[in-house]
Amino acid sequence: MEVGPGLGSLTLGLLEAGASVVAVEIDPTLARQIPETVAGRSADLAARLTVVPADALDVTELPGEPPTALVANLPYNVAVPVLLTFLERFDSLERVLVMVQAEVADRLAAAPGSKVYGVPSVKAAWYASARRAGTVGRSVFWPVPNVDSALVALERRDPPTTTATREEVFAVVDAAFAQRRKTLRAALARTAGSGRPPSACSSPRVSTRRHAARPSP
Ligand SMILES: C[S@@+](CC[C@H](N)C(=O)[O-])C[C@H]1O[C@@H](n2cnc3c(N)ncnc32)[C@H](O)[C@@H]1O
Repeated sequence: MEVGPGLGSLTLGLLEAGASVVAVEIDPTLARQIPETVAGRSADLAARLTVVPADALDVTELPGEPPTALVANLPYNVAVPVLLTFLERFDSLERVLVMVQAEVADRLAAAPGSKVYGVPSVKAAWYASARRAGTVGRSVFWPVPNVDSALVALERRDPPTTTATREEVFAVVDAAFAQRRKTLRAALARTAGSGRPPSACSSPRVSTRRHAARPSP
């Protein structure tokens, strides 16, 4: 599957390589145009293309067989949410190769300890192993953008074994990285308590005694 086929340059490449493609395009004019563009090349290619005119973030099901690969020049402003949403919603997706802004590629592929390790790195790692798969200089685009681009390749793996749900883990990840200059303990104080030893007032032994001494209502 592809997100954001636009005028269809990547779509044509995928079809010509033999793939069946479901392409999700938010722009209704582009979504209408692309089947015609492909049909103008060949009826065989057009027969293997399905265009879904929709915002990718709203797509919960796709026509045809469950998708096994996501290949896209992702819209840069929503690249991370689209990637994570698709990995979550379509567990048939085994492989991903996407072009994103170079800094985003670095974050997605960052390992713990790296300066750019952050929420996208941890969340992507929940689903898949990610690596930078190439750099695309800005001069290959027209008009020339003011950002560099890069390819990220992801390969799905089993999620970590934990008694917590994915939603619970992601909530901790969001809280942990919400305030960059805080220690992990301080950042998680609101969700998980301060981590300080309990004070005398809140220790169960003391509170039980106080409770026992109080008359019942
Ligand atoms: C970076 S362009 C890629 C165009 C084409 N794939 C290419 O490589 O030349 C991004 C495309 O994504 C589409 N797009 C942007 N936001 C989208 C969204 N939320 N869901 C689906 N398509 C989106 C845009 O309309 C545009 O066609």
